[in-house]
Amino acid sequence: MSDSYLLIDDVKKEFQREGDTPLRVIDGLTVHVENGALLSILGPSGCGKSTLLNIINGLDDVTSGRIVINGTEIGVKSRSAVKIGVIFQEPRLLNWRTVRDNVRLPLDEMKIPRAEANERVDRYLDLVGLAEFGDYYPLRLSGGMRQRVSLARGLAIEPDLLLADEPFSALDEITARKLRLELVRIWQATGRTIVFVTHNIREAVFLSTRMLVVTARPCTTHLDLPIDIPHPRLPEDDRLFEIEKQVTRDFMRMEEASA
Ligand SMILES: Nc1ncnc2c1ncn2[C@@H]1O[C@H](COP(=O)(O)OP(=O)(O)OP(=O)(O)O)[C@@H](O)[C@H]1O
Repeated sequence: MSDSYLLIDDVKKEFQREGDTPLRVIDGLTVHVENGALLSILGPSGCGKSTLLNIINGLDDVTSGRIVINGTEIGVKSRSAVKIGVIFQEPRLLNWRTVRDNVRLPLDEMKIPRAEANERVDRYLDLVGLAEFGDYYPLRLSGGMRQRVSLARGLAIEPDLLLADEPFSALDEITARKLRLELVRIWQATGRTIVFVTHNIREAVFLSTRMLVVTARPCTTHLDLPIDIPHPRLPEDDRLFEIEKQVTRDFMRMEEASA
């Protein structure tokens, strides 16, 4: 049993390549994530962030090391031991099902009794501000609304951990800004632990209680920075801007050094 809610313990990941040496993507990454944290992960393109999320999600195994969530070691074979909600860059909704049915789908797969599932669907649609849109089909919603449905679907399973893989990067800045504020409100209301991958330094600084900047492949920790400014935060807070400047400078230096 570990003290961390999510423990990434000396994780190495290599992909086999035919007729070549294995491609090392993650190299001895260790991170202790506390319960209720909103951890953002930032790193150069192709450094292994999605690979790490897949491993945490139990879709792929580590080459060595381990992932432990709330005391349970995770791998492809022990995937069902924890509940993980995921939101992706695109909402991945079924366009021929209503919003309500999309959110209920994973609950049906989990064999949650119908009455409880319906209650949860309504509760989480309400939480993301879509109480009146349950009967809509996804194609009648805006991009931001579809992403809210995807967030409700991720939350409705009442996950042990919520993983977000650049969920707002395809949205216009005003919509993304509203959704960031909503994510923080929902995170505070639910107390879930969130791991949020992004390319956007300002977004990471605004959202997170802690920022992990990782190196170019093979990915390992470059900077592990707590952001102690209490939530809810104002996007224009000068203290956030100062952190953003610092991290941007540091990130550029890291990129130059590895070029
Ligand atoms: N299943 C796989 N088999 C072989 N190589 C893979 C596989 N999945 C990922 N890779 C390689 O691992 C490296 C890291 O990929 P990954 O998608 O994790 O990066 P990323 O940091 O999420 O990238 P981006 O920021 O551009 O989305 C890449 O070189 C990629 O080609």
